[in-house]
Amino acid sequence: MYLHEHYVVRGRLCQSESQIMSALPISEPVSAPAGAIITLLVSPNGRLRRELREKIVPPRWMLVEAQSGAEAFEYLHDSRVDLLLLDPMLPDLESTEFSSMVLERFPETQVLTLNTHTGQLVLGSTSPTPLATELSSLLHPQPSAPVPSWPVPPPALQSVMSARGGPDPGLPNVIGGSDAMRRVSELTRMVAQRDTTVLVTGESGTGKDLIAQAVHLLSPRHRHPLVVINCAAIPEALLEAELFGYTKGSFTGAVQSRIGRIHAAHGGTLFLDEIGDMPLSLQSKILRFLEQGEVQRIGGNDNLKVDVRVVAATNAALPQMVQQKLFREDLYFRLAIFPIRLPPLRERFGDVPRLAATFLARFAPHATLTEEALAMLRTHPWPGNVRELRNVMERASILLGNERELRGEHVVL
Ligand SMILES: Nc1ncnc2c1ncn2[C@@H]1O[C@H](COP(=O)(O)OP(=O)(O)OP(=O)(O)O)[C@@H](O)[C@H]1O
Repeated sequence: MYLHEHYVVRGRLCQSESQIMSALPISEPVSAPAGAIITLLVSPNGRLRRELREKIVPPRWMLVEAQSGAEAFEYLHDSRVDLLLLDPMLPDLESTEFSSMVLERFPETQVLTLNTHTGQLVLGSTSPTPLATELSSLLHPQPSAPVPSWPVPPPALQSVMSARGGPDPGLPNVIGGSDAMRRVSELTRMVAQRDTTVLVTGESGTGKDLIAQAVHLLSPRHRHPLVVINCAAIPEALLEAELFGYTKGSFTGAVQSRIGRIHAAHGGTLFLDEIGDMPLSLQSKILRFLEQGEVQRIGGNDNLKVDVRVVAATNAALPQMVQQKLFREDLYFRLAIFPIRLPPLRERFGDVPRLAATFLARFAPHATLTEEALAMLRTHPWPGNVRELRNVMERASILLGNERELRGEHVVL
């Protein structure tokens, strides 16, 4: 098909679509005739891109393509985009995270998700805009009513509790009616509404992850991403790139640009688990991000503004680490604006029966706990805390087989 007007792509005059497509590497800014709707298609799926390329044609439409969220993000930074068509299966980012990030940062860009599951292209939007409707009828010549479904993030946590041991009304998925846990629940609820940084402390297995998730779920940010990064699990050399992202070519192996996890949490919450393992060399960069709300990608010069709430957790004694100069004092004070300490299970034995019943209901729904087994569970010191109790109940459910009563002999401590 030949175009009525010409287009300049990377300094080349193009008069046909094929010329444009060959001149246009993915993510290259394009100059379009006045009035053209610049549509950025983000999909790793070559077949889908080809299919749409045949339908979304000039002069009304100007299609540019990206294969990943990071490429699309770069393009958006450099050029105007009127419409972003999103494949939910991105290779590098959760599409829901990506779409909320785009909506926040580029409010002038409309985002539409392509439903590719059925092989059909279905546009979804709760309130179809004129552009969405126009594109929908272009893609589906017999116009059908647009399917009302924005990519709403799935509930971050599904309740795993059975009728025998439902979650405590205090916090989602957190069992604990003891005074100590009620206090934790109160503090969590209080702080969740704010953007305050939270530091969750406690021994391993006490439920710090669950509290961090509850802070996010109960906050006004709950529809945005909760991005988790375990600082102990990622080698020091990779952690900076993972957190802050990098630009193409900034180091060997950086074959394409990537945004970091901090950026991916835009609008939502970043959970820095095992913060005590954050290398000293990175701590000042984290502090700068917390103080200024900005990140700089490795190899990049721009400071990118991000709106991210931080929850950190640790089982390390950070004040001692500060004294030993293993953790920056200024970062410690910045993180510990609102500390929540999770008591070890031995300080809340009252929670043991309900926790045990909940885990039993999960692993052996047909069985009940005998007094004998419960007495054993009540008196154990639980050095591994709730995680240990969970594991004991899982093991017991295997030893139990088809029996209906969980007795002392099934409890291996
Ligand atoms: N109050 C609770 N109610 C229900 N389940 C719990 C509770 N506390 C902990 N758990 C369960 O115990 C296990 C360990 O919890 P979690 O991972 O949150 O602990 P943690 O303190 O973050 O441990 P670590 O420091 O090792 O990361 C998980 O399976 C979690 O679901």
